Amino acid sequence: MTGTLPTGVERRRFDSNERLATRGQPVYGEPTDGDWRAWDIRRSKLGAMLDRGMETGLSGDETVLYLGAAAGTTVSHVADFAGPTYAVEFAARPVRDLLTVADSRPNLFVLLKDARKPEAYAHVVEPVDVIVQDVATRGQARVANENRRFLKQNGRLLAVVKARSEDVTADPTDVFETFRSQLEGYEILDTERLDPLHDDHLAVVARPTW
Ligand SMILES: C[S@@+](CC[C@H](N)C(=O)[O-])C[C@H]1O[C@@H](n2cnc3c(N)ncnc32)[C@H](O)[C@@H]1O
Repeated sequence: MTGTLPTGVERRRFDSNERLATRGQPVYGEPTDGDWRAWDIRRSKLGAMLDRGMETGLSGDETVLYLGAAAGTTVSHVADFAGPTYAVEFAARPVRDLLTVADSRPNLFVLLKDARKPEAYAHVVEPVDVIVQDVATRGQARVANENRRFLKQNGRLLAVVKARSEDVTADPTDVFETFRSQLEGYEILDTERLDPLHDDHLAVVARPTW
């Protein structure tokens, strides 16, 4: 399947290599060319999904709820092409860097919150077109289920499931099957393993069923 890149994401040449890129202030030492900054798909699972041509449903300008923003490697690129972008991260240390990333991105709103407790940010987050989830923690299906409330009817969940975060000893295939069975109120549209760029990670595209 060949997915379309959202407006604001392009394949461009950096040092004679073609790479995904967005326009914005550099964040993690990535190569730049004028306003454009390379999107390192080895450091970004959403980048890997787009690079592989997964049909994410992203077209650009969407309102996004990003769960597990860390220091902003991926969410910085999302905020470069999307509309209002709410970045949820519960660890205080990366949030300090994330706030710096948001300085040059007025559409990026940083929330130092626990994605398992969406009621703590429900008063701030408006209905969104897309949830991007990369929490790498136990209970990844529960996080997706709890945050479904924010998705518009035609919205998309773009989740990356890290097998080892659920159970280091289990076969990743079993962990992914359990994730699918625990997902509630979603129809899964596509899944793809992200190996070898991201070992034992499953990318999931789903839409809410109401
Ligand atoms: C794999 S890292 C995310 C990397 C990031 N998505 C990127 O590509 O730039 C997972 C992050 O999720 C955060 N996290 C884990 N559980 C969380 C929770 N319940 N609420 C909010 N953040 C959480 C971790 O602190 C960590 O920063």
